Amino acid sequence: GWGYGAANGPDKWGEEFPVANGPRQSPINIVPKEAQHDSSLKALKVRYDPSNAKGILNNGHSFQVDFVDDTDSSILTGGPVSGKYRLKQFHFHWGVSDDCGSEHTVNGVRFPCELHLVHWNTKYPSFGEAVSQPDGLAVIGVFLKIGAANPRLQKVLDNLDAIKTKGKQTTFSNFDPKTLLPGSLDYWTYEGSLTTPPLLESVTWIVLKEPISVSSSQMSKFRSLLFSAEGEVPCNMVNNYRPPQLLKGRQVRASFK
Ligand SMILES: Cc1cc(C(C)C)[n+](CCc2cnc[nH]2)c(C(C)C)c1
Ligand SMILES: [Zn+2]
Repeated sequence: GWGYGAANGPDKWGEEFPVANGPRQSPINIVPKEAQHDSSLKALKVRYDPSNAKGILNNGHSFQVDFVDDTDSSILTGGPVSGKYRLKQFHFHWGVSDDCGSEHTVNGVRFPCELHLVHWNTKYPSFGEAVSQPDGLAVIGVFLKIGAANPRLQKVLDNLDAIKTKGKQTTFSNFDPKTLLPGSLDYWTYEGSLTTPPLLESVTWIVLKEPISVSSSQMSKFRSLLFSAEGEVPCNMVNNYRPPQLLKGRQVRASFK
């Protein structure tokens, strides 16, 4: 199966998933000076219910925190989207060292980590239906920048020892992902895709301009996870990011001046 190694990584994905070379692939390099301020863009509105947090899972590509999504209690509205999008999960992408790891870049600058909060459009009956629709998903991307240790992020990292290998999961309850957002919700937005196979072109990307902090030692905690399952030759979970893809004429809009 696909992965992030030399033999099965991003340069090879197009062999099995031809949409890899499609017109609206993600991530991209964001050039702030070329992003047009759109005064019709609304403020992002997120309301999350901490009791919707369900579990934390090593899925063999990243780790994700899953949410109960059978009601409208954790939703994204406003911003560039119309309607309501329900929070499904959040996960991260990171590097082997602090100089790489994010999927989106800003003026070519890579951050050590990027958080993705995945939401699906409630006009569709389920996430599974929404994931293949052009307006099916909305993903909030948040950059992590090396600085002071982040105590809110630490609440997530404290659970990684229990999910070291692929397929392991544990309960994770009473967590408000809003605590992982920066003070400003200024964003860039563009039409894109999943950044892993099946690379479906169903994502409205909402990338926040302001990063949150992470310490170097917290980054080492991410890198203690394994891509491999228990009993397999251990393979460190690092560099689980796709590099920026061609813009192909797409416009990136800014919610701020
Ligand atoms: C069906 C499916 C959906 C997603 C995301 C959009 C949650 N993902 C994550 C893809 C993704 C990660 N970051 C942006 N897109 C996968 C991966 C785990 C195979 C499968
Ligand atoms: Zn992601």
